Amino acid sequence: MRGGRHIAAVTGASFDLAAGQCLALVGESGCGKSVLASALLGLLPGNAQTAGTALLHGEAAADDAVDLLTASERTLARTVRGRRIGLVPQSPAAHLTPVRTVRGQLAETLRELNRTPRSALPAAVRAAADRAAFPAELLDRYPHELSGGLAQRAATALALVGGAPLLLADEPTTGLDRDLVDRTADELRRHADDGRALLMITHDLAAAQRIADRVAVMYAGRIVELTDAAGFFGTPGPRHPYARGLLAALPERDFRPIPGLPPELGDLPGGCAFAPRCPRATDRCASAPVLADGVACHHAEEPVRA
Ligand SMILES: Nc1ncnc2c1ncn2[C@@H]1O[C@H](COP(=O)(O)OP(=O)(O)OP(=O)(O)O)[C@@H](O)[C@H]1O
Ligand code: NI
Repeated sequence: MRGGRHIAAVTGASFDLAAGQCLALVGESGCGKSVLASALLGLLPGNAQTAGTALLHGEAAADDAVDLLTASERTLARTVRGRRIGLVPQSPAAHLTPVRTVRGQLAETLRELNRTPRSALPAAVRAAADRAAFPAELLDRYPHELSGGLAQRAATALALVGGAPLLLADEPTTGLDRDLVDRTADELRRHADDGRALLMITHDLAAAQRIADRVAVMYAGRIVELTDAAGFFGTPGPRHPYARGLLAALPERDFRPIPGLPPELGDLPGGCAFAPRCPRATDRCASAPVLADGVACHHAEEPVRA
């Protein structure tokens, strides 16, 4: 940033995601979810720095793995984006081509990724739109003529077209009514059930609960809990105090917000970033806990205070 300031948008994130699985990445606004997704697609701004590895394996041998963090722009553009990794972007309006109708964009994507023959295009376009509940009668609209929810559906339809082995869906249910949320989530789940992988970034814990196999909770740029969805949403529940707070804040649960605000990522405390808001914090939290056995907290195993 200007003045030599750094923002640690994502720190030490480590996870794997297998074919056939859905991992939900959840956390408050600004915690680094989209930056993580952008890093995997080589779409970070030019001033961003990355370290580490992000291996994308192919279906066959391990030797066709690509390190997404070091791959060339050429490789990413030609073989990764759209083909090996599909993206439902967080701001679909900004990603849709402004001068082409939804029909035109779907047709082009079908031709490019699936080699759909011209004669089969009209039906294929309608089928692709239908998968994301995009109304057939609005296919001739341009992106600026779409509401947020419709743009979202168009972007989801486009992302599903290629059947990419990994789908990154960044807030794919924003702006949709509850029944459409469920329908969209189920369609994304089907993508995973077809033997592909789905990384779903979402604020919507109900949608995550509906379709995720595993959950990763991010706080202030770090994954603080990574665990099976069934145990997370059911019994025994989350183990990290922040994750417990996220669930407790839901209207259908306690409806009790976590007090305080997340820290500035440009000015993170030395120890556990959640400590200032944490009911369990002690002196031990002055050192940053590492993710071990699925949770990054010095007090994860202690009984919860009422
Ligand atoms: N291009 C950028 N330049 C500077 N800071 C950025 C940039 N992009 C993201 N950030 C910062 O990185 C942090 C993480 O942002 P990110 O968009 O990943 O959050 P998020 O978890 O996706 O939140 P939301 O739920 O609001 O989409 C934020 O604090 C944001 O201000
Ligand atoms: Ni985001």
